[in-house]
Amino acid sequence: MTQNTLSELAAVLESRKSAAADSSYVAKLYSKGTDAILKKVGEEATEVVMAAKDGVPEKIVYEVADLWFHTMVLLAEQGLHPDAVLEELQRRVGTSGLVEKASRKKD
Ligand SMILES: N=c1c2ncn([C@@H]3O[C@H](COP(=O)(O)OP(=O)(O)OP(=O)(O)O)[C@@H](O)[C@H]3O)c2ncn1[C@@H]1O[C@H](COP(=O)(O)O)[C@@H](O)[C@H]1O
Repeated sequence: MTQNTLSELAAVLESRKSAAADSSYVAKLYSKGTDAILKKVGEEATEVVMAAKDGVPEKIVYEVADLWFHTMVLLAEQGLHPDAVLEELQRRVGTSGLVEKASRKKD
């Protein structure tokens, strides 16, 4: 998944906000509200854990794609673009996790 893929998907997710609930999976999920989206994120995270425990690479990729997709739906529903997450990750590139941890304590 490249940054373009994320942006393309974000645009589709945005467009689903004005779609009828019965016309698409994402529109239906939006119509169920934030808790339903959070539930899917939790379920998909669990499926990633199970796939990793099974140790089948294709399964891990498939389940991580499901997890990323549902976190993208959550970002869209919260009015956020995936670029904000990419920027945050970029900010951390080259810094040690220990430095990051120390800076969080000040927040
Ligand atoms: N990338 C995805 C994507 N990944 C996973 N899914 C759906 O997410 C669900 C995964 O949940 P589960 O594995 O729990 O399967 P399920 O039992 O069918 O899920 P539930 O009905 O219980 O929620 C499945 O229904 C998948 O079809 C996705 N649905 C849509 N997209 C993208 O979102 C775009 C918009 O989708 P629509 O809103 O359907 O047009 C599409 O063009 C795709 O690019």
